Amino acid sequence: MSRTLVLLRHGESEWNAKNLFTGWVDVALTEKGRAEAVRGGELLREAGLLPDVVHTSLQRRAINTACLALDAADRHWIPVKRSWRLNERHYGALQGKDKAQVRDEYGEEQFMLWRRSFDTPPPPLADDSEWSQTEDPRYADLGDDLPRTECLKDVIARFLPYWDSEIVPDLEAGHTVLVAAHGNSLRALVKHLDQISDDDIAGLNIPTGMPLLYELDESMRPTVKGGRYLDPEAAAAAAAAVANQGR
Ligand SMILES: O=C(O)[C@@H](CO)OP(=O)(O)O
Repeated sequence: MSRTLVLLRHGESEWNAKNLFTGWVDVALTEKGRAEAVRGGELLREAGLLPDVVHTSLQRRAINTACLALDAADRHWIPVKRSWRLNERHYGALQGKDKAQVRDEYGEEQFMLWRRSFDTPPPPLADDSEWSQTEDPRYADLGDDLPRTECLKDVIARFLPYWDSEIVPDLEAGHTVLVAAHGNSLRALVKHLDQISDDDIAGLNIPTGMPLLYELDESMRPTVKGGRYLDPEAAAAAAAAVANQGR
């Protein structure tokens, strides 16, 4: 039985375009991002990869990317499941800040620690910040689970329970599963799937709007390490652009 998983980072968001740390701030897709999402869906259709179920975060850039991609693949009608556990990494007090300015102010080493280290979270976001989610009704039930900052290790800790309880059962049922999420929540999942070390994960960047295909064995391990981008050349160029943000 095939266990087919497709990962899709949302298309370019308004804050990707402005080079701002985004995290849990619920920004919209740009026109380019919407086009990327449609192209992602066309790639799925051309590859004959037709999702049976989609999992998304609670953030509009992922939700709308999934809608646009599935519409382009003529799969707009499939069941959808959403969870905060697929949200982008909470970027703490960096949310809303310009990446290049943060790098200039704190230096390359601290910038990269906050941005890509495994276990160094940025300083927490104050609850009275305009970029706080404490009053956001979609997170009203989270209580103490509502993050004020996260490192990648924290994202893995909140993502994996959802992977085990919601996504793995869909894969075991033989469904082709689409996960529409975010740069760092997908880095968390890829680290788990490919068993990437805490150090090496710093070098992994996931491009916007590029479907990444994994076929999984009965132990939910990839049959091909790293999976396969449906458009590998475009994905490599776009991942390099993500790596260079802030420069
Ligand atoms: O700002 C963010 O939330 C993320 C994704 O856009 O940025 P980065 O790639 O720097 O982790």
